[in-house]
Amino acid sequence: MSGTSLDGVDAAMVRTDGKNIAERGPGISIAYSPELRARARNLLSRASRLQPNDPELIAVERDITLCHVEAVEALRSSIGKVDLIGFHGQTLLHAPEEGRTWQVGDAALLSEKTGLAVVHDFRSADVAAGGEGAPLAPWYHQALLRDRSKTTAILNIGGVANITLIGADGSIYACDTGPGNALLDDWAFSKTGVACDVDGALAQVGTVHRDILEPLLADPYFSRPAPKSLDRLTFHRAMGAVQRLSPEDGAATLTAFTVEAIYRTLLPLTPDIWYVCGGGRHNPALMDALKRTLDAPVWPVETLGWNGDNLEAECFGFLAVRSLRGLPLSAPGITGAPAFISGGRLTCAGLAPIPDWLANPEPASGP
Ligand SMILES: Nc1ncnc2c1ncn2[C@@H]1O[C@H](COP(=O)(O)OP(=O)(O)OP(=O)(O)O)[C@@H](O)[C@H]1O
Ligand SMILES: CC(=O)N[C@H]1[C@@H]2OC[C@@H](O2)[C@@H](O)[C@@H]1O[C@H](C)C(=O)O
Repeated sequence: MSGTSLDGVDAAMVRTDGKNIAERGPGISIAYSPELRARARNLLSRASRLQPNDPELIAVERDITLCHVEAVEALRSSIGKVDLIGFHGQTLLHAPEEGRTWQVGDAALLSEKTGLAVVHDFRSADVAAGGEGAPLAPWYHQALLRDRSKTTAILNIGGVANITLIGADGSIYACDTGPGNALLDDWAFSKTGVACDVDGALAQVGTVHRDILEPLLADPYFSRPAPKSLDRLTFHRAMGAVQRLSPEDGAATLTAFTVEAIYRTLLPLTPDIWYVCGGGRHNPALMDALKRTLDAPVWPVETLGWNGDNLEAECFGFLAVRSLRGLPLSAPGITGAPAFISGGRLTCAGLAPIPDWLANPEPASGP
């Protein structure tokens, strides 16, 4: 998984039949070099105008894929046998309203270099069917969650932030809530040259400018009910809005933007408890503001015994198995797809074998 933060590749092991999680193993993160991050960020800014034969697009896709190869090989050396790779790729553009979602990554190259079968292109089928194409993690959250006595919110704060709400009755809702870390990262980088507001150091001493924040929160996105999803750049104009502020006040205002957008997300059920995953939970300014703002306890997902840095990578392993088994990847309440639909594509370059149990799966046991 390489998320919208563009910070690098997370790889993790999961042992699963696509319904139940038997084991979650170690994970590894390979940071993109500052140079590759800048090149990918640059492509993202011109994604809607990019031609498929753009030399820089081809070069960046290859370099990103090779980072994934490195992550898979490093992980494989610590866990041994691997059957299948779930490869999300790097989202360059997400415009479901135009029927488009675009994740770059060369699945054939990944398969060829690792000798493994690769499932990729997880979002296209959902978007083609009229869904949002995101978020897809709710299936994994639901499979992992043991305590069903409460209405539980799982909040991922990556580049974009997204929520999964699981009701005590088993109902499930999801959407992207608004910005996560991406605006804050871009702000910190432009003001300090450091890739993020490390430990919330800027935001913690800054002042929130409500006169700037309220107009940002007046965006119609926030009054739209779920399902709904975002592109990394949807709220990029916020960078212009905070431009005149000091680095600290800008960081405080953008941190508050992330938190208030989460607070204002229209939910059909009121969460009894919030669990946070994704890199944003490492930012104390963000976590403290969430605890002050939300009306229920807020904990990192580690409280549940989950690994908040590996969760998305594990999720795409889980979804890869679901894809091979023809199980749904999306649902009306999650992405707004008209029905439960599967997705993902299988690539086996060269001799990559598909293990028998995946090619001819036994019916999964359990719920
Ligand atoms: N110590 C820290 N202090 C502040 N921010 C941090 C810290 N550690 C991580 N982060 C933030 O977490 C981000 C990475 O989060 P994560 O890996 O969850 O994003 P992602 O997977 O790329 O995003 P998405 O979920 O949108 O796909 C970094 O870009 C940074 O903003
Ligand atoms: C199009 C796309 O890549 N969306 C990502 C992004 O990052 C967070 C949020 O926006 C979420 O909707 C999604 O990723 C997670 C893994 C998901 O699909 O659940």
